[in-house]
Amino acid sequence: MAEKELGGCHENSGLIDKNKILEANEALKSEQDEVSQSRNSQYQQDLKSVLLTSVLNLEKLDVDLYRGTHHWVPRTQRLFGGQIVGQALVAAAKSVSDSLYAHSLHCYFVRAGDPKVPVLYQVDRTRDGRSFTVRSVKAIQHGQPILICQASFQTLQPSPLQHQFPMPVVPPPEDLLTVEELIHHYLSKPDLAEEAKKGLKKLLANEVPIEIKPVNPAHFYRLGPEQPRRLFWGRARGHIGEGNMKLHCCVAAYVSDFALLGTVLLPYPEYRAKFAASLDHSMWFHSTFRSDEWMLYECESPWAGSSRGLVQGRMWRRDGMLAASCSQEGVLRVKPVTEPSKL
Ligand SMILES: CC(C)(COP(=O)(O)OP(=O)(O)OC[C@H]1O[C@@H](n2cnc3c(N)ncnc32)[C@H](O)[C@@H]1OP(=O)(O)O)[C@@H](O)C(=O)NCCC(=O)NCCSC(=O)CCCC(=O)O
Repeated sequence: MAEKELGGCHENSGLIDKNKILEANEALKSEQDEVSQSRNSQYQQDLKSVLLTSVLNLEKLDVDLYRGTHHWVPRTQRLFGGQIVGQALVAAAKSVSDSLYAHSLHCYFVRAGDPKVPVLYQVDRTRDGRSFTVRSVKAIQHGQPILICQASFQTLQPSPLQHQFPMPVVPPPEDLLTVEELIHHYLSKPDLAEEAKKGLKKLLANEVPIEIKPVNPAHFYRLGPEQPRRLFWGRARGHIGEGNMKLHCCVAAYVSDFALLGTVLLPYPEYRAKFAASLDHSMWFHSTFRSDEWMLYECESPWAGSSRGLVQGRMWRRDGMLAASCSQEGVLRVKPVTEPSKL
């Protein structure tokens, strides 16, 4: 049965002028062709995703007890929330049968993760039902929980009820530049402030295991006051392959925390975060997908107040199917920006 689309509030809200974006990207593209070609050939002969071989490849210590290590640590020097959520889901998934699929998870980040030591994941088999199976996972460092997570799995079941919002209309990933290509472009600007240059070079040195193509770079880099909404194409770097749907959900959980909370700051270019951390993270998986293939990530923040911001995300397969949704609340304490960005 064909999926029914719910129209209305999410159809082209006028935030994205497709022609302008295409023009801007075309100009950047010609400057960056060489870099782009060498990168493309690098990705073509790629390599298993590091998410598969390392980040989400937990070591079993005992029954329902696993150890996870880190690959990429953000500048904040606290563990990346997406990594902890992704690893917690891997641990939960190891205790359920192959016939079950992850359909949702709900997490609280209760302490900052320490990048100097591994994380232990302790799984509690909360309930095995006929259709639904629930697991509780505690992520532990220094003897204390840093994350608590409930994950639920379901057998595949048919349903006459099927609908989804329509996917936003945006340029395809082939017409857009990667974050690294954009940074090279900004670095080539002669009037770029030394401080900004340093920051960009640090970003470039990061080995983030996901590839990102912002739909509108100005939104991505907060170059002006914007609606609290941004879109980017994302996929795991390297090859994961078909099959293991639970693993693709774990990778999507990893990706889902990337750049999500920053959406709250888009209307406020006059402020920058002096403290930002996600408080909780929930996710729902809707259809099968490949996390090593491009998916459109639509992030929006419907509310901010009381030093907190709420963000919601939708991940779209490029054929228009809604693959996953997520919600997160984060704490954001800001300070005024002294110098405007010269990107
Ligand atoms: C959320 C907290 C910090 C809450 O703990 P808490 O003890 O209640 O902490 P807190 O009082 O909020 O202090 C935190 C910080 O806020 C400051 N603060 C507190 N009150 C004020 C105020 N009135 N004015 C100005 N500043 C204030 C405090 O001094 C703390 O700052 P400090 O750590 O001392 O620099 C804690 O539970 C925690 O750390 N949880 C883990 C959060 C986490 O690690 N989440 C995952 C990582 S974040 C992420 O992955 C997003 C990535 C985004 C991306 O890269 O795209």
